Amino acid sequence: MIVDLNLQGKKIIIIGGGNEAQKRINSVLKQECDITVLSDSINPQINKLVKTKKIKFVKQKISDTKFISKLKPDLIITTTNNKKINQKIITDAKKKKIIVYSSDNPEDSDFSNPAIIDFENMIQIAIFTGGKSPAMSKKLKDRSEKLFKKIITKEDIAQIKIQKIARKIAKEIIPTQEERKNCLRNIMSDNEIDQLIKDGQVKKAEKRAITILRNWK
Ligand SMILES: C[C@@]1(CC(=O)O)c2cc3[nH]c(cc4nc(cc5[nH]c(cc(n2)[C@H]1CCC(=O)O)[C@@](C)(CC(=O)O)[C@@H]5CCC(=O)O)C(CC(=O)O)=C4CCC(=O)O)c(CCC(=O)O)c3CC(=O)O
Ligand SMILES: NC(=O)C1=CN([C@@H]2O[C@H](COP(=O)(O)OP(=O)(O)OC[C@H]3O[C@@H](n4cnc5c(N)ncnc54)[C@H](O)[C@@H]3O)[C@@H](O)[C@H]2O)C=CC1
Repeated sequence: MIVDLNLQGKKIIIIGGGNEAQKRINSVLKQECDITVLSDSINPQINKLVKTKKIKFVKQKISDTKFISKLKPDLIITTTNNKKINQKIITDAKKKKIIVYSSDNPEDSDFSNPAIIDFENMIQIAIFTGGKSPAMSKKLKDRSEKLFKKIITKEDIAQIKIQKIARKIAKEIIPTQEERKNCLRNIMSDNEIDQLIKDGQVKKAEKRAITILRNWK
């Protein structure tokens, strides 16, 4: 089952400070969560995130799993190149019912990571091969990225921003889901809003959407 984890406000521990740690930090950093790296060393890019206070860092060589009871994380991501220590962390996290991921163990991890085509942090297209070939996921991403960037436009992203605002108001003022759906569709296919977005008049487009909402009967 492919899902998008909501990590808002969650406490995340990442063990290790190499390339894999960096990739996982970058994906969890997209949400506002509390990230602590435990590692005996970190690469310069991770160090930069520590210096700018985006993440915390405790210089520590992990040899047992005491940190789990001490820090009580919601999610543990282990990325060391030490299979034994990674396995120990997985086993203990599972006992404590904490979501766990290990870079070297897809079978025992609670989730896996796709190759991602991202549009301004607003739209994500994910490619998985169910763990069969990560290299092929990357290759297919590279091949299809240009194509998707042609299909999905700046205007689509602007429309998503308008829809986000509109559906929040719709939930407050339009009583039934069916009517909310109709109203949002109406905004999505409104020629005037389309034109305003194309002309870069996003604020005016937003106002027009709100007018449609307020007048919805
Ligand atoms: C199962 C999975 C679980 C997970 O870790 O999440 C997993 C596992 C492993 N990958 C390994 C190796 C490589 N991984 C990559 C690249 C990526 N790997 C990614 C995801 C996944 N990798 C998950 C399944 C995704 C799916 O279903 O397709 C991507 C898509 C996303 C990301 O990592 O964020 C990212 C491309 C991102 C991008 O660029 O967009 C390359 C290619 C390269 O680096 O050029 C290689 C070398 C070639 C090769 O092995 O194919 C090894 C070590 C194997 C060993 O020891 O030999 C393991 C562990 C194992 O298999 O035991
Ligand atoms: N899921 C995936 O897509 C991929 C997974 N891998 C797997 O991920 C592992 C890590 O890869 P990289 O980050 O490239 O390796 P790396 O060697 O660059 O980084 C390992 C990090 O773990 C730290 N570390 C090692 N033992 C530790 C301990 N006991 N306590 C605290 N920190 C410790 C090291 O200081 C280092 O920062 C690889 O061994 C491989 O099995 C590798 C490539 C892709």
